[in-house]
Amino acid sequence: MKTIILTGGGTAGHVTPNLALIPSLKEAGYEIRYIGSYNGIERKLIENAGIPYDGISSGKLRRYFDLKNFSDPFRVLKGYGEARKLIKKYKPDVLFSKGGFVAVPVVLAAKHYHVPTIIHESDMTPGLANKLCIPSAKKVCCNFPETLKYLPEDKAVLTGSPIRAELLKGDRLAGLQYTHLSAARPIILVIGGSLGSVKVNQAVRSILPRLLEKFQVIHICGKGNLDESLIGTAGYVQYEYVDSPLKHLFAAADLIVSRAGANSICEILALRKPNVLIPLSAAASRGDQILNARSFAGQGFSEVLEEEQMTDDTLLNAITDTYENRRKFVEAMEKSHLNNAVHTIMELIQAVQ
Ligand SMILES: CC(=O)N[C@H]1[C@@H](OP(=O)(O)OP(=O)(O)OC[C@H]2O[C@@H](n3ccc(=O)[nH]c3=O)[C@H](O)[C@@H]2O)O[C@H](CO)[C@@H](O)[C@@H]1O
Repeated sequence: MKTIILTGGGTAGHVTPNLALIPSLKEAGYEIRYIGSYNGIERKLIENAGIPYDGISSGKLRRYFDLKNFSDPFRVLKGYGEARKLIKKYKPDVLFSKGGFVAVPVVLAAKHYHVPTIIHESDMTPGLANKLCIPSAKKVCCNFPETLKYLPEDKAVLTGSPIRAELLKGDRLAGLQYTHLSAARPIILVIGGSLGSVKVNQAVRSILPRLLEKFQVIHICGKGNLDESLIGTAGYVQYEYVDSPLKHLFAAADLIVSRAGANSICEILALRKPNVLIPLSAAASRGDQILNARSFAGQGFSEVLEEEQMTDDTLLNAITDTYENRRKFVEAMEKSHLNNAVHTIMELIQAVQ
């Protein structure tokens, strides 16, 4: 039996594409293991999926000053030692890395033992962690055609993003039952990325009374971001994070308001849901969500509201306009060509060994 180790973590965007590959890997007869950090979000998501999990020590590589910059190199070194032991013990035939900082020592350890590695970059430009991994990888998958020019020609493969097949099997009625919302009014699903977004949360809550005049709202607000004063508000429900029932919430949604994380927007496109994207600002990131969002707006899939332009009125207008013009957005999305990323990546995994 062949063994594959999956790695990636830090935010769910570095885990859900791995989850998307699991059913096909099982079908192809792989023994699957996962290496992530001791306590990152990946641990719970992977254990929930019933996959054996090993944690390693992990530190973040920051581009800005933080006292942790002095302790984290030691954590990363410790993680590298642990990753080497695990690779030696399990002797995988192949490693697939979805990136995030925890993945760097795992990819380097795999290289040490000559284990072929495939990495995947979801964003337009490679992140720091993936940049460090590219020299050790056999193949580098990407999600956007624009990314190819940043990658070594002999390694780059445009695959798209693996999307969990079950997300397309949601049921509107099950979503209404889960949220206790009614079929009488349209539903807006708000997702501030996998960690939630304080900015998006505040903006949505600030216009909530006006939104609720016409819509109902499902709000995924991120860990620690529930607003207790709003519990029991008619037509409004909030969750920190939703794992498997997410498919039903997607099915129940008439419109989605979301950050522009690469996986989230690919899922929204696959589901053909009218959407308003509020990309994470360039001040708070390397600006990839802005590029993601502009690419989607350019193709007619999304309405984009940049954070700097976001006020109560611009947000409310963006939501109501998009809802009124929803058919136009759905038609544009229906014309888009969807890659079957799971299939392409499975072929690479099998070819690289
Ligand atoms: C703040 C930050 O660093 N954001 C980055 C992070 O975002 P983030 O981790 O938010 O990533 P994405 O939006 O790409 O993916 C989030 C994933 O979590 C899932 N999900 C989310 C909420 C929930 O309740 N349940 C659930 O299952 C979504 O369905 C999706 O599969 O990684 C993305 C992919 O590299 C980048 O584009 C983002 O810029």
